[in-house]
Amino acid sequence: MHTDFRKVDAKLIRLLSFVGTAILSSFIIADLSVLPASLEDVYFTSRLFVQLPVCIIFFLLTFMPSYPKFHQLTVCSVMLALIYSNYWLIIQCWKLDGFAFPYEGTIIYSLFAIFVFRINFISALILCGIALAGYTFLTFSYPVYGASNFINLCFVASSMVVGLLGLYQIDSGLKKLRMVNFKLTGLSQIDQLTNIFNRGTYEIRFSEQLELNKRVGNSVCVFIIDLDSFKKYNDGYGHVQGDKVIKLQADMLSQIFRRTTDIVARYGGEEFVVVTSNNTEQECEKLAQRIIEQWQSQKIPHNDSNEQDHVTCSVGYYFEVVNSDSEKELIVEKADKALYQAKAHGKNCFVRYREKRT
Ligand SMILES: Nc1nc2c(ncn2[C@@H]2O[C@H](COP(=O)(O)OP(=O)(O)OP(=O)(O)O)[C@@H](O)[C@H]2O)c(=O)[nH]1
Repeated sequence: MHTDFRKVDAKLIRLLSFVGTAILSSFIIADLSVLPASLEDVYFTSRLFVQLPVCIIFFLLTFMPSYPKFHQLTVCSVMLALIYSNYWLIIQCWKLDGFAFPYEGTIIYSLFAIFVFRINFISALILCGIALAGYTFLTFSYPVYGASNFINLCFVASSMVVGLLGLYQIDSGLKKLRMVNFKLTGLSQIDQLTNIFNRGTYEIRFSEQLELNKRVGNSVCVFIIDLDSFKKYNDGYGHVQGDKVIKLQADMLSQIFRRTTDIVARYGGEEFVVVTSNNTEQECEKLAQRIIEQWQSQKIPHNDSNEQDHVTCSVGYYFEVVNSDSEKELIVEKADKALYQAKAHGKNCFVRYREKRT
């Protein structure tokens, strides 16, 4: 149910790192059209001997099975290597030829890390902090952009703040969405009165369980439980009290059937269904017996009942060693027939469906 919205998909990261490298490479053409020939050496040193190998290493790292664990650290390190090699290039261009090499790469690398590689807020904060520290050093040590030096620093800093605020907004929005999604999933699977599975969830889980049992040849047992003379109970004690009895039945079933593979669900109204796997026939009989006994020990008054002076239930169940021909609908139909027989035999009892001998 918990899906991490920042789950690292190494394949996607690989593709994005490829796209990033392609964008970076395309800049080479644009850069060379404005760069004086005297600076081509330092330019190629920065691009071909630092940035390109860093991108290739990044691309290769994404093939490592443990890559997702180190995604944050890798992206931050790669981006800082790209950003600082750019700073080095800016300084060299200015020192060698007084050429003001564009500073905007710092912003693009940082925003790429934040919004494309989806690093988390703390990593983004550290990345932006270290990148900005370098740029501040550059600004105050080398007057590369003359009068625009300080404005450029402000521009870099504010772009990073915008990136961080954007990331924060997206993350908190996604967190809220995830929580709502989690609640909605719960609401759609759980019966609101009894807090056990609803019919829809039972249908899905039973189908899955049956398929699993088919593979291993386990047994399956379906119990259908129905409160006796419940219409009269509601009429006599009121619906609110009736709801409490329904809740109690759900709680009692959850106490009896505790295995993680057990499916306890409200089938509808005052009817419940339980699916258990891998029990013996004897165990199933004992379980049915316990369902009946629990009401006998509760002794909740029901003076309008024709059977007992307290609330009771009837149980129909069907046990089958699952094989490839087993069908969910047939299994339930048989358990339902057994319930019908239990009602016909005077209620407050359990009946197992048995195949008629031919
Ligand atoms: N309080 C309450 N009553 C419910 C709920 N769902 C169904 N019921 C009532 O359960 C009663 C079921 O009545 P019937 O199906 O006639 O069955 P019964 O009176 O239990 O008779 P037998 O099953 O033959 O013992 C109806 O009166 C429904 O209104 C619920 O969520 N809360």
